[in-house]
Amino acid sequence: MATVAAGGVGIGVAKLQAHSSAKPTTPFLGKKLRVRYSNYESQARTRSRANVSYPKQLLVLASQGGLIIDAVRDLFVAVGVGLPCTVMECGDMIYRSTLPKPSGLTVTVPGALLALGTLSYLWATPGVAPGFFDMFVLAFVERLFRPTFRKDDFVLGKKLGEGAFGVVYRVSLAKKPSSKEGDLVLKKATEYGAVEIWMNERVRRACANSCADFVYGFLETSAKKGGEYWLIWRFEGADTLADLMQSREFPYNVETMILGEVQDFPKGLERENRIIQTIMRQFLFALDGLHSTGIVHRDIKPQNVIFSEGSRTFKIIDLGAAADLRVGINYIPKEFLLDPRYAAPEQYIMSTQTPSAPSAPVATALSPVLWQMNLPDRFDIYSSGLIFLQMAFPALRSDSGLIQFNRQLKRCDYDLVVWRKSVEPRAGAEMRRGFELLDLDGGIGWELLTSMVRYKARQRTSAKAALAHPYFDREGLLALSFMMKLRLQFFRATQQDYGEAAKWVTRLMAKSGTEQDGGFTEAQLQELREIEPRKKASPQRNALASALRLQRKMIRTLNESMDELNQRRKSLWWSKWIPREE
Ligand SMILES: Nc1ncnc2c1ncn2[C@@H]1O[C@H](COP(=O)(O)OP(=O)(O)OP(=O)(O)O)[C@@H](O)[C@H]1O
Repeated sequence: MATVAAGGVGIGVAKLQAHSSAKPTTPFLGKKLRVRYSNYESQARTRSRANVSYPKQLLVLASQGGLIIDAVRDLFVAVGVGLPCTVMECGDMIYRSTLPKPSGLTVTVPGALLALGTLSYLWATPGVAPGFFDMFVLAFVERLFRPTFRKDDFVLGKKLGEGAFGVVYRVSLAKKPSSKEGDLVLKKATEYGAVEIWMNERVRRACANSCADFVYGFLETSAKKGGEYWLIWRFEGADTLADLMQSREFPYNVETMILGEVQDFPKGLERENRIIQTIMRQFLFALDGLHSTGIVHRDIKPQNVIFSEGSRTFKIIDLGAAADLRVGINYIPKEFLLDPRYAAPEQYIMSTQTPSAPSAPVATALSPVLWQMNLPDRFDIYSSGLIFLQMAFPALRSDSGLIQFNRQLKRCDYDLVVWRKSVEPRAGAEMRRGFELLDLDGGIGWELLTSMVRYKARQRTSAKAALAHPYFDREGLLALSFMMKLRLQFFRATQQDYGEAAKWVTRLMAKSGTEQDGGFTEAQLQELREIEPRKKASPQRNALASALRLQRKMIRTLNESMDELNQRRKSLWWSKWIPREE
């Protein structure tokens, strides 16, 4: 082996010398590369002599000028035409082994960071990567295996409800006489049925326990009624949270349902607080499931929270107004879908600057950015905060009570603390009891409530953060561990209004500012504030403002009309997923 190697070196050097004397080597090639180059070159020459028969005239020309053959040779060598060394005996194995080896996968710090960043982006809420898997794998597999139904498979029972967009019946299966009568629920829905089928199927695959158990949905077309969507769920139970809250026994009536038996403890605030905590925990858990998969419900109210007798938990129903932010479905609903009693003050879940939903692939790719920019889930959090309030204050459980509260809160600029200051001094016994309940354990319930009902969506807590709030720790604030207290501090820090914090820093700067120590003095800050021009109300200004407002309104209306038109086109791609009755 050593002899062969030595021979190989000898041949290589000889070739190098011979070649370098005949033709100057390419300047940028290193010594080793030159050796290799020379070997390939000689092979190419041998090969061309042996296998390729050039026309005689060309060879004559080449030998005269020497240029064309050089060019042809260079071309051949440059593109590496020829058999690999493993086939041809090149005899330059030693030199090849001294060449830098082609590196495999090398992990570098920036590379690892980039990969980590990409993965985090793809998995960030609402989840581009899980969405891809859901749509192209799970949905497809589910379609192959799930049972399908037709209109004639159902026997209609009692009517459960009738909304603006559909009628709900209790039904049973015609072909299954053994099945319990009315173990299913059917909704015959109009235009929003398609959205509801999409959302329910998404939920069934992503977070089945969050919502009522969806069975099947299809489009039924008849000459008389035209298109009608049929949606089937399992019958979850007879009571919604609204029904349960109307009872004078609330929240004790729920305690029996959750635990299955009457408790032996004396009735009182502590016990009521525990029950409300459990309801809120179960409900926020369901809501978090929806939000984590990129669905915003937009119609959260006690009427749409049902008690599931099977699982003894609260679940969410009625996804007709929901938006799927992962693919941009139902991005802007018609405003009348929102229930004004529970709607957050912003009305829209996405910025009105971007009213149009991007096309599905773009919406999917941008979904983590759009989610973080708009935090659309906070719309549902506001409504959830109102449900929490209704559970604490019986006076707010009626429609008129809630409407009056909404007016008061609006007058207080949606600041619950200001509202409390205004109503508490003249509050009746029932209202004071509500405040007492929220003030238990050092006011931890009140703190959670105020972090949910806020004017600015960005300042509201998320469902996940709310679930991690110490309000849901059974032992209460006094028994909190060190880590829990730390978590509470962290929660408070994230809930701060940083606009206020900026003002506070400015004030601090003013206090510390002196001629010697630097910083701004109060007088300097005053000057800075006054640099901002004072706004004077004049007839011209007012006219200009009105004209601008009118212009903005016209642009918005135009945009929305365009959206309406586009929406029809865009809606086609996903409504094809909805089965039709043959
Ligand atoms: N899975 C279910 N199990 C038991 N009852 C249900 C189920 N789904 C719906 N219901 C009952 O049907 C009623 C109406 O349902 P839903 O809210 O979905 O219909 P809707 O037409 O959108 O009504 P609305 O417009 O009033 O919101 C509910 O209040 C509830 O009582």
